[in-house]
Amino acid sequence: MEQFVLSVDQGTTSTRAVIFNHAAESVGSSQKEHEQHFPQAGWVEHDAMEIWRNTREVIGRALADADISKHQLAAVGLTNQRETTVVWDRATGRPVHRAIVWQDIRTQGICDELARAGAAEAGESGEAGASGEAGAADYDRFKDRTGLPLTTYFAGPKIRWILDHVDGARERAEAGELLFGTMDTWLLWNLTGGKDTGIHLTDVTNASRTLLMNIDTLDWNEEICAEIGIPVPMLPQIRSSSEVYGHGDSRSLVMDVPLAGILGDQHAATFGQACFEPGQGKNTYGTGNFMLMNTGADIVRDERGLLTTVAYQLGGADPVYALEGSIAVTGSLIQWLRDNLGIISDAAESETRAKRVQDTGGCFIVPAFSGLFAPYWRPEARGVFVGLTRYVNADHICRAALEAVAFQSGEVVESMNASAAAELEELKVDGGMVVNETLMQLQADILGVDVVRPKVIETTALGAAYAAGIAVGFWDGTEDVVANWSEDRRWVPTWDQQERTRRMKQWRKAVTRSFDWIESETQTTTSSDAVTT
Ligand SMILES: Nc1ncnc2c1ncn2[C@@H]1O[C@H](COP(=O)(O)OP(=O)(O)O)[C@@H](O)[C@H]1O
Ligand SMILES: O=P(O)(O)OC[C@H](O)CO
Repeated sequence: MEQFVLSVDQGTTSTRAVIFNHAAESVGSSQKEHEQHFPQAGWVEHDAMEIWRNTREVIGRALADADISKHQLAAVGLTNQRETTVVWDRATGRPVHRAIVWQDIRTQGICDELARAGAAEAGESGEAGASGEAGAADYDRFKDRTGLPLTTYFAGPKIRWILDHVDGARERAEAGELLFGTMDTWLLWNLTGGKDTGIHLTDVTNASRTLLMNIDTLDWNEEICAEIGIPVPMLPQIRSSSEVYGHGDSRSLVMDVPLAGILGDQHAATFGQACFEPGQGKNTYGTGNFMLMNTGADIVRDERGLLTTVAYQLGGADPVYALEGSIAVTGSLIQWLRDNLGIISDAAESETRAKRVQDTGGCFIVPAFSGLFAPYWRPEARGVFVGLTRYVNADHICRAALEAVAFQSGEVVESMNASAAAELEELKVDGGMVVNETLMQLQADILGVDVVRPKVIETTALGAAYAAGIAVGFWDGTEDVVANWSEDRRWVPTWDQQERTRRMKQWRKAVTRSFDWIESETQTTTSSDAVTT
């Protein structure tokens, strides 16, 4: 009987199940969107129970679509939106609060307070460079240990917020009654019948996005947990990205099938794109854009606004590291044009409209809806339209939105090239937006390197399938991933260097107009402030 691997890709806007055969071809799939809750400006929540129900539903539909039974599944892989935080009751399996999504900025106050405490502590101990001045704040206080700046993006401050705001939660977490997980942990716990089996695990890639894990030892850092106020008993065990974690339980639709691969979605895409050599990287265009570049066994510390993260770890092998440039708003800008402005009726119309005009009519959009992520990390920035005149119409705005996506990634690539040993020679792309050919051409023009789209653009689902399939011997190893990868389309730059420099300069000028919109109580000392504008 032919065997397959099922991959569940739990993303920011939807959950997909995809079934792959041994040649890494998709033979069946299903996708379902979940509701986005925006209870206040800057807050974004998901209903974790809805996501669990959707997961079961898409698994059932994907099996039907592929016309196979669960007995033909060699393994299941999980991949997920990262950082999104769920806290639930170990006994009932019910979340104590809606999941707080990675884009949510409600924890800015917690981050400011921790940053001020860090600066004060460093001042008292006379640390070199520490000012100890009233109002000073150190947003890099955990960076050496975790690879991450202190921002609202990561899970640690989100856990703290839930423990501070849900009645009795802190006491219950300290007593071991509440569990924390990102979506991988939540789904694994449900798929394996966690209430009975107690399977409460995550993988190194997801753990590396919590602000709580030592980037070098891959263990929870108890000192940081104490500083942020997170009881260690609520944290999952950290495992590799490719090993058998447990088996599907009777209610999971994958009963007895091994759950054998977990990777955060951006890490899964890096794996699925076969970026196994240092210097190889990919850029995923989804709700946000996320570029990862493999740095091999080296933990590269960056001063240009990039994050240090674990790319993947296969079983007992050494971890492979990466540098990451995370951009919060790209595909969600297109959704905003559709849902909030109503100037397009679907995402594809952004391209139809953008193609009707030669340029943006001098208009720029800087979509700093959650502040700015890489390479700026400016929480106080907010979105702006600049360069508006009476001439600018909806077509120009659509073009400016696509340019904003490409310029933001252009800045991340500049930081990558300056930070890592290797200069990017071409950019592998994937994600929901890469069907937009106008965007892909703009990206090649802005970067000055070829942009390459693979035949399978479901690289996120594929990467997690590979991690699971390798763990159970369905695939031999990364050499299979390399052999199965093939190019679909390539976009070649058409602008000369002078044009690129001119346009990038204009973009940076537009970006500066978004700065300092929200009055900050504190003076920031994040090293990425060093990025020139
Ligand atoms: N033709 C298109 N042009 C521009 N953006 C698009 C197009 N098709 C989809 N998108 C955008 O891609 C995003 C969906 O990509 P996807 O990879 O599914 O996201 P995620 O995994 O973050 O949920 C949406 O934000 C949508 O606006
Ligand atoms: O679900 P996506 O594709 O929007 O990815 C979200 C990222 O993992 C957030 O860090």
